[in-house]
Amino acid sequence: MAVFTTVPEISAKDFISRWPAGAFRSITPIASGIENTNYFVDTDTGRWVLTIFEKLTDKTLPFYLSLMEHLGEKGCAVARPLRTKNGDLFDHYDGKPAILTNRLPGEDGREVTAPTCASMGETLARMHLAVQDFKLWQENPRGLAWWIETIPRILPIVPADIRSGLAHELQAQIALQGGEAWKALPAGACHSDLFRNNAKVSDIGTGHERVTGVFDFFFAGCVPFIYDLAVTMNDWCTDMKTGEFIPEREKAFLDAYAFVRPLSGLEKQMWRGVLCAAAFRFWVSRLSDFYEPRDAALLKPHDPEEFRRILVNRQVCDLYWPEASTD
Ligand SMILES: Nc1ncnc2c1ncn2[C@@H]1O[C@H](COP(=O)(O)OP(=O)(O)OP(=O)(O)O)[C@@H](O)[C@H]1O
Ligand SMILES: N[C@@H](CCO)C(=O)O
Repeated sequence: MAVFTTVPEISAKDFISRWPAGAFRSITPIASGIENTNYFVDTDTGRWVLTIFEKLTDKTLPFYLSLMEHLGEKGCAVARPLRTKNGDLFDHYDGKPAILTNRLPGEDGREVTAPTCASMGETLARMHLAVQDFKLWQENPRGLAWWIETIPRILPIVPADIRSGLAHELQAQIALQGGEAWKALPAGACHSDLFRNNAKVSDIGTGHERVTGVFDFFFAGCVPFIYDLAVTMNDWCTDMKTGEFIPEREKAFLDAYAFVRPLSGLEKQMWRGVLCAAAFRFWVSRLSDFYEPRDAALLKPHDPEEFRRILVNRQVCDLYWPEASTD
């Protein structure tokens, strides 16, 4: 259920006329998604996506929307907010912020192959190159500061047998992220939640699958680029039943990424710790969603165990690294 705010046809026609998107034809609810209200909007210029934000506010949106616009201007395959006729990045429906974005072609990226991973790797590297001149800054909303605040709160309510693992990895990450090497990693504004359900893929089943675009930037923040790479690969390249990387996906993803944005010796040295950080982020957020749900109506928690398994695997597994690096 993804329609929390109902937009009747009659108000849609008036509301959509605030954007230079052409003459309104119809509006259709989108059934998936759990955070925001999403509709397809058809006009005489094509199909658009209307998103009405149920939680994000006027204050928090500009970073995310400016990032999407910046990436779009640089030619990256992303959902891009259309500015209103007044030149604004968003308007309001029923008092809630709302945007209109281009509708990305393709299908859900849930079933992936090595070619899909190669395409995602290339797309991600292009996004990382494109933000090098992006001026806005925002801390990772689910980064170390959030873990330090959240873990003491959830520790007494999570199963006893995972408490020491949580506390141990938090200490390891405080040491890692407080160090000079972490701070020296190339960094910038990143999606930071680029799971398969936040991308569209075309040519499925042909062996030449291609990512047509990514969306849902609403956990974006400024992080090391290889942290974003680790978040994305931990989802796209993993066998979720075991937590292990699927070797052909891991290699395809990293080779394609490094071909566009060569990786450095420092990034290689930090890779295992960063993969653990990326796994830990979702273990902690899923535990928090599961054991201290904020709004049961809006949140269907994902399985925290998947990311505990990934973390345990990344702490010790053999890791592939592309041959050529910049130093
Ligand atoms: N720009 C877009 N182009 C095509 N489809 C889109 C676009 N934006 C959203 N969608 C579709 O709408 C669905 C819901 O969007 P999204 O995943 O952002 O929902 P949400 O509720 O905001 O977030 P969550 O991922 O937390 O559930 C997606 O699965 C996708 O199919
Ligand atoms: N992608 C996240 C949900 C949104 O941050 C997860 O699967 O836990």
